This record gives sequence, structure tokens and C-alpha cells, in this order.
Amino acid sequence: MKPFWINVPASSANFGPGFDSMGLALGLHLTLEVTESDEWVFEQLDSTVPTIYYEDHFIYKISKQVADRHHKELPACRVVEKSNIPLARGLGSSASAILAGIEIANQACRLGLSSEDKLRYGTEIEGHPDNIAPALFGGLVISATIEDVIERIELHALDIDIVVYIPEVELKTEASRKILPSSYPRSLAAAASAVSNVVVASLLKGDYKRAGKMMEHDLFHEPYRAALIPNYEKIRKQAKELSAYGTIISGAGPTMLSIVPSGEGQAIASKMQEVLPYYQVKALAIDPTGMTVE
Ligand SMILES: Nc1ncnc2c1ncn2[C@@H]1O[C@H](COP(=O)(O)OP(=O)(O)OP(=O)(O)O)[C@@H](O)[C@H]1O
Ligand SMILES: N[C@@H](CCO)C(=O)O
Repeated sequence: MKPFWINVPASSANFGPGFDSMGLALGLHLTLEVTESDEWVFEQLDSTVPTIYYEDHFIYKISKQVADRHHKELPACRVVEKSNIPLARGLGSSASAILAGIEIANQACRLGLSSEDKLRYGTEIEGHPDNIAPALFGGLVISATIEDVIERIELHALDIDIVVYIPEVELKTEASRKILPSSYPRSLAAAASAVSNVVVASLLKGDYKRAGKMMEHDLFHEPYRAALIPNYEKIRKQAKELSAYGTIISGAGPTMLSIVPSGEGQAIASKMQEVLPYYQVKALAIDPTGMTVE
């Protein structure tokens, strides 16, 4: 087996009202260098991920699961891992790790998986495509799962900057999903879908002001999660005063994300950092390509 390198971006799911459906690929990355070896070993370089025995490593477990699914023996590999995606902060760390695990199995066992296969496997494992799809394809991806088929539209021409506010605390997706209702009355579901429809239509027209305004009116998850997110109202208000189009919870939180006018991301991030001294406030590029393998 020839050595290979996997690079997977972070992602921000939901993008306001697109619960479990929309997600944006972001310029933070998980990179893995994989070589054949006598035994399995995961080595962390400047990583946000702690060193873990290989059988307990999330990425190994995914690779093994995919190899087993194809009735293949997974050869032992040495994996050197580097990541600047913070764990359990709403920036899609689990989706990037799942895709990396799928790709290790794909390369090491020569499975010949297509992008659609990777999307399907990743979505089955994660439970929804909103992080997996952008991490795989880049840009903003809007997806719907109809029976076993995932329909998706990629938007790659968004003329906006992104600012993220990453607090020190973690929030596991599982915990953040538990507080959501298990069903919604028809009137609420219709109103929530209407908001989402207007956001997508505004993005397609390049009307970012309206998109940002409507993104702040999600009814599917933000009203329930707001109490779990430190400084939720303060961040929305301060960002708006600095001319952000709109500010939302990134994925399941606790990170928040603003879409802001193109070219203003860095300046807004610097000012917001003063307001939020204990946060990592970053202006991030939108990742245009998604996962790459060399
Ligand atoms: N590179 C990695 N290596 C090993 N495990 C990882 C890696 N990235 C994520 N994980 C696992 O995924 C967990 C975080 O997943 P979780 O779904 O809670 O949050 P997230 O994916 O960062 O956020 P969100 O889904 O809201 O965007 C970590 O606690 C860890 O168990
Ligand atoms: N759509 C998911 C994203 C996090 O995995 C949620 O909001 O729970």
C-alpha cells in the first residue's frame, strides 16, 4: 500500500433553520498521513485530539466497520493525525473523523468507493447529512434523505465572510439533541420550513441581508438550545451592531457563527474578540473543495 494523505474540513451544520439538512464547509482541517505498518498506531501532532489506544480510537472503529461491511481485512496502518478542529463545539469534528475513517478503509482495502457511497455511509453513521455532505464536497450543501437516497445541492458561490465564536466549554451533540422536541405541531413545522425556504432563496439571489435576518428566526432548534449556549443573546446583538448579516448556533453548539459582508470578517472578528476575551474568535474561509486524498 502506498502512503496517502487525507484532508477533511470542519463544517457548520443547520445554517440557521436548515436543521439536519444544511451545512457549510469551513477552513479548519483534520489531516491524516497513513502508511502501512506492522501494527496499528495513531500518533497526534499538535492535535486537538488526545492520544488513544487504537482499538478505542473513533477513526479506527469507523474504518473497521467499513472494512467489515465489505468483508475485507483492514491492514495495520500508522496514522499521523493533525487537527485544528475543536472537538464537541459544533464544528463537525465527528463528521470529519467519520469521513477520514471511511477513506482509510477505502484506500487500505481498495474498496473503490464513490463520493455517493461515502456520503451514504457517513450519513448512516452520523444520522444526518448536514455535516458529512459539506465536509465531503465543500461549500454550502443542502441535502434531503428520501428513503435511502440523499438528494443534494451544492452552493459554491457565496459572497460572504464567516466569523465563529468558539467558547472553552464542550457540548456533545447527543446532549444538545436530547433537549429538542420529538415532534412539532403542523403550524410550527410549516412556519419553520417557511423560514428555511426564504433563507435558501435569499442565498440563491445573493440577498445576504435577508438571508442573515431570516437565519436568526429558526424555529426547529435554536429556541430550545439558546439556554445551553453561553452569551447567546450578547453575541447576536454585538455582531449585529458590527454589521453582521446574521448570527446562529453552529451545529449543535456551543460555537456561534455569523455571516458577515465579504471583506469584513477579519475586522469584525478582531472587535468581537475584545468583547469575548475567553473565546477563540476566528474569521474563517469557506472550504471550497471538501475532503481530498493524495
Ligand atoms: N479527530 C478525531 N479523532 C477521534 N475522535 C474524534 C475526532 N473528532 C471527533 N471525534 C469524536 O467525536 C466527538 C465529538 O462529536 P460531537 O458530534 O459531539 O461534536 P462535533 O461533531 O464536534 O459537533 P457538531 O456535530 O455539533 O458539529 C468527540 O468527543 C470524539 O469522541
Ligand atoms: N443537525 C445536527 C448537527 C450536529 O450534529 C444537530 O443540530 O443536532
